[in-house]
Order: sequence, then C-alpha cells, then structure tokens
Amino acid sequence: MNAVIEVQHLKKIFQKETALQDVSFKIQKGEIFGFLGPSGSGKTTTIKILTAQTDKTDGDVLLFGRPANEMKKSQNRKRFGILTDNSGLYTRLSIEENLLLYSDLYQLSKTAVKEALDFVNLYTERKKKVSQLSKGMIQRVTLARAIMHKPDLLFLDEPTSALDPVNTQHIYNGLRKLNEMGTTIFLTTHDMSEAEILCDRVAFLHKGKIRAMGSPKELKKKFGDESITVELKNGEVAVIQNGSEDASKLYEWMQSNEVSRIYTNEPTLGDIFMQITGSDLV
Ligand SMILES: Nc1ncnc2c1ncn2[C@@H]1O[C@H](COP(=O)(O)OP(=O)(O)OP(=O)(O)O)[C@@H](O)[C@H]1O
Repeated sequence: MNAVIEVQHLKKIFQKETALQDVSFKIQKGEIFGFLGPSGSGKTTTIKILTAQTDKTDGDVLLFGRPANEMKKSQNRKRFGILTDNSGLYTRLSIEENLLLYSDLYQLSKTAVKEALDFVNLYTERKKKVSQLSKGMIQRVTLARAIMHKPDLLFLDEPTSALDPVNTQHIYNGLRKLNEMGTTIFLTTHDMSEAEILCDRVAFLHKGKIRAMGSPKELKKKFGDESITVELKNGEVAVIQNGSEDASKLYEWMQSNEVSRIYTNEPTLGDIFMQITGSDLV
C-alpha cells in the first residue's frame, strides 16, 4: 500500500501551549480522510505542518515518502492543492482573472479554468471582482484554485464552512469525482455530517491528541450498543437489545401486527465524539 501521508509522534508547541501531542496516522492513496475536532483542537496546525507552512516541534512527517518540507520545492508544488481561510486572491481582479493568473503559473490550459469554475458553480459569475464577493463565493474561488491543477493530494481546511446547502452539495459531488480520478483528500471539519458523507476514515482530534480513528462504520460499530427501538401501535416504545430473548419478543409483536415503527439506535459521529471526549464538536 502506498502511504501518501505518514505522520509519526508529531508534536507542536507554540510558546508555552502544546497544540499537538503524539499525533500519528497514515493516509493511503485514494482515501478521503477527515480530521474532526472542535475549535482549537489542532486541525489547522496539522494542515500547516503537513503543507510546510509551520515547523513541527518533534516527530516525523512524510508526504509521498519524503519529508514534508520538501514540498516547498517548485517541482513538488504541483502535486498538492490547499484550501485554507487565507484566500490570497487579488481583490481588484475578477474571479476568472485570478484563476487565469494561476493557470499561467502552472501552465494549465484555458479548459482548466472553465472546469474549475464549473466545479465550484461560479462560471456565470466569473466576471465579478473578488472585492464584491460574499464569504462563501471567496471560499469557492479558493477551492477552484486548489483543485485546478488536479493535484495528487488535496488539503481542505473546513471546505464548506461558509457555503449554503446547495453549493455544499455541489462541492461534495465535485470532490467525490476528483477523488474517483485519483486525488487523495485530507480535510478538516467540525461538521460531523460532512465527515460522514465524504470520508472513508476519520480521526477525532481533541486538545491536540487523536482520541479515535477508523471508518465511520467501524466507529459506529465499536461505540454503538446495537439496540433497536420499536414503537408499538398502542403507543408503547421499547428499546430492545440484539439478542435471542429480545428477538423473540420482536417476532411476537410483528406476528400480532402490533409494530408501528422500528429503527436502529446507531450513534452519529457527534455522539461518539461526545462519548469519548466528553465534549461537543462545535
Ligand atoms: N501561531 C500561533 N501561536 C500561538 N498559538 C497558536 C498559534 N496557532 C495556533 N495556536 C494554538 O494552537 C491550538 C490549536 O489551534 P488550531 O488553529 O490548530 O485549531 P483548530 O482545530 O484548527 O481550530 P479552528 O477550528 O478554530 O480553526 C489553539 O489552542 C491555538 O490557540
């Protein structure tokens, strides 16, 4: 298996504050990996270290098998794309002009600009100046720029935090397509439904430490109690466990046509986070 990102015992101390402590994880080629944590848990610091914008205090960080700071070299820059809240766009230029500048820098075709504009649903608004854009539109332009060169690895720091539901869905579809074409995606979010919809695996980050890691399905299995809620037609509600005695009770109710509704009590990722850390994701 090819690890695109390999982090071992990563530590980051800012002055006196420990932002990351003994963080270790591996991301394989083609994965969508989510770093989930509340504000201040260390998500952005991790992205900044992985993309060589901040130095680590200790530990090993490899990207494509090479130390992360080698990604600064111009021949490696094309291999990844980054979306952070620091847009770095030219505000007096239009959306399209900004993307054209970038496409020149990376020697991309004009088609790449059109494709990127479609990706973020901004083609019809491409002539608008960046100074006139809403926060959500700026986030979409920055995303267009991050994906335009179809990088091998994409870092997304809270990619849909400023978007409305329609654009969020549009971006999810685009990210899935990009991933199907081979882009590995590392994203941070405190939106658990986003992680559940997009990610193959997630890590829960809390106070700079990874507290759990796995696919959403594995985590739900590990931390769920496998109980089922049964609502009966007489208004009674019963929570039954997955076992032979309870199964026969359910069978009886069903045979006598007493059941009105039945559902599993699967925890959400947010419930699991709360169970492990005792705090909310927001
Ligand atoms: N440049 C810095 N100097 C000092 N402390 C910092 C610096 N950058 C981050 N920190 C601290 O490190 C911790 C982790 O911050 P980080 O920005 O990585 O969190 P985050 O999970 O990305 O939060 P958010 O979701 O709010 O962006 C916080 O306690 C923060 O105050």
